[in-house]
Amino acid sequence: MDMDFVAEKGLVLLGCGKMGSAMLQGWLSDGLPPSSVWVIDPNPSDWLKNTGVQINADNLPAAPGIVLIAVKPQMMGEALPSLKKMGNGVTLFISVAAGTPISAFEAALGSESPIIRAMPNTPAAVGRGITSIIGNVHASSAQLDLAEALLRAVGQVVRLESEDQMDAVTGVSGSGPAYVFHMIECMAKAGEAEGLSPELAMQLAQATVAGAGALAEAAEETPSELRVNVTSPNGTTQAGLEVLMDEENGLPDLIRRTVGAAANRSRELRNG
Ligand SMILES: NC(=O)C1=CN([C@@H]2O[C@H](COP(=O)(O)OP(=O)(O)OC[C@H]3O[C@@H](n4cnc5c(N)ncnc54)[C@H](OP(=O)(O)O)[C@@H]3O)[C@@H](O)[C@H]2O)C=CC1
Ligand SMILES: O=C(O)[C@@H]1CCC=N1
Repeated sequence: MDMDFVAEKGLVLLGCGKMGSAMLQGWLSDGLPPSSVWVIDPNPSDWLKNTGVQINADNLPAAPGIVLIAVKPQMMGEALPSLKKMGNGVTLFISVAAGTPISAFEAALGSESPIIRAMPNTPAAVGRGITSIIGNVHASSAQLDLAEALLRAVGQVVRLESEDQMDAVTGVSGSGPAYVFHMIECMAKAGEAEGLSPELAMQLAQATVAGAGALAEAAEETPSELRVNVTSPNGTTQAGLEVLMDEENGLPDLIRRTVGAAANRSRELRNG
């Protein structure tokens, strides 16, 4: 089973906001035909309307290959009943919702339904996402392979050992792009404060984060070694890192609390 299966059997996307659009953008760029995609969303964006996919159409396939659920966890109770008629044991359901456990989908879609819980991130829009997945007992290894093939089209895929890992995963990679975007904003603002124009400061900050990320992935050295390579003894980087790496007020504690707060919110969302 692979992307051809998805193109042949059809993909239904329930909710096409920021995350659904990011993934759909990646799949369409990867060659998934728009005619194979049905989107259910009350307020389709202009971008979506121009993709050629079928939006809020009456001719939904009775047994699509995949239904991807990308509505907010708070909308789940209202949105899931529209999918119940597809809970036929054949269609594979993939949810990207933070917090909502597999058991909630089993309750709404039928306890025999194959369900995969996934946590992607928005760099999927440019094929650079990372998605962690775990299936329920009815998701066969072929269906996990199918989900992995679909999600690999928009970045890396990791298989989890336990659904419990999903809260921490959400805190690190699901929400993580927002932390990095904020880092870019902060670096650009700091550059402005040091006298650069807003445009130049933003260009420097964006390229530095993108370049450092690419190097961290491509290099044989660990991120710690790469950091040391930038840091000349008693030079400029050392002066900066003494502030950033401060044990009490520096980034390590701040990031620990940031990821912890996101993971805790994911745990709270589990209870509705
Ligand atoms: N954004 C991200 O980076 C990530 C998000 N996620 C998960 O993805 C899911 C979607 O998040 P995100 O894309 O950010 O949220 P958005 O609000 O951008 O998207 C949700 C979409 O679902 C639509 N919608 C609301 N009710 C229904 C319904 N009954 N049937 C069909 N569609 C409906 C919304 O329409 P309207 O706006 O009109 O209400 C909206 O377009 C969440 O569960 C989130 O946890 C996971 C990983 C990363
Ligand atoms: O903020 C959220 O709840 C979602 C889940 C991960 C990223 N965005």
